[in-house]
Amino acid sequence: MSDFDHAIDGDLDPLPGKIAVPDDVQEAIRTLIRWSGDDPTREGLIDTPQRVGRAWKEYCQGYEEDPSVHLSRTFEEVGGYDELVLLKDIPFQSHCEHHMAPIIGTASIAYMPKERVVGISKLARVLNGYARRLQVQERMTAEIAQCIWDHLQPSGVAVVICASHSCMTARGVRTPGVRMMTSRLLGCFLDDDRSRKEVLSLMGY
Ligand SMILES: Nc1nc2c(ncn2[C@@H]2O[C@H](COP(=O)(O)OP(=O)(O)OP(=O)(O)O)[C@@H](O)[C@H]2O)c(=O)[nH]1
Ligand SMILES: [Zn+2]
Repeated sequence: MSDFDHAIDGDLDPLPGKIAVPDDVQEAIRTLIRWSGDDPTREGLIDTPQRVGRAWKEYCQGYEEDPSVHLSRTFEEVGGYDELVLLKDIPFQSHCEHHMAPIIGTASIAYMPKERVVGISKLARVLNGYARRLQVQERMTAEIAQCIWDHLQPSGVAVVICASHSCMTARGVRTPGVRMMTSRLLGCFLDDDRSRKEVLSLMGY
């Protein structure tokens, strides 16, 4: 039996250390290849359904986690710090829920702590937890802000995301270079002009 026969049967063992992709997922990808105009039985495409299946598990890793777990460990030693904390221009990748096409951009995330201060990498982990799902940018922006608001109970949260949507640049209206900006401001960043101006200016807006 050739590799291809195995692949079609769906019982080709995954490479060591790689997750198995279920038969129905592989078959769906073969159908998509056929629909796109190519032949899923040609040599170069035989392993593609497994690769694509694994790639999508990786793009959508966020479904396997609750992003708020990253905010559970706070630092006592910096308790009492109540000035602005900003993580600026964090790169991320997501996929739009309309076309499953890449969304590539950066997020700036700020909060004004009251008592709870977290390791700064955790803000990027929260971002990734929501980005690695099928998303719309507005919802992702709001989810990140709400997660920080609920779990750190700060005086304010500000999230600004700037991203390019491949469904607009590589297909459809085809407007390369265009970026979408979204923001969610909560607490003092929403209510207080001076705090809002400070955070947006530090973010570079
Ligand atoms: N608001 C918002 N829209 C998005 C996002 N990602 C993709 N879209 C849009 O979702 C819309 C889906 O529109 P439809 O008319 O249902 O789909 P379509 O025919 O493929 O639309 P076109 O992209 O205009 O060709 C498009 O306007 C996309 O630009 C996002 O994160 N937020
Ligand atoms: Zn899209």
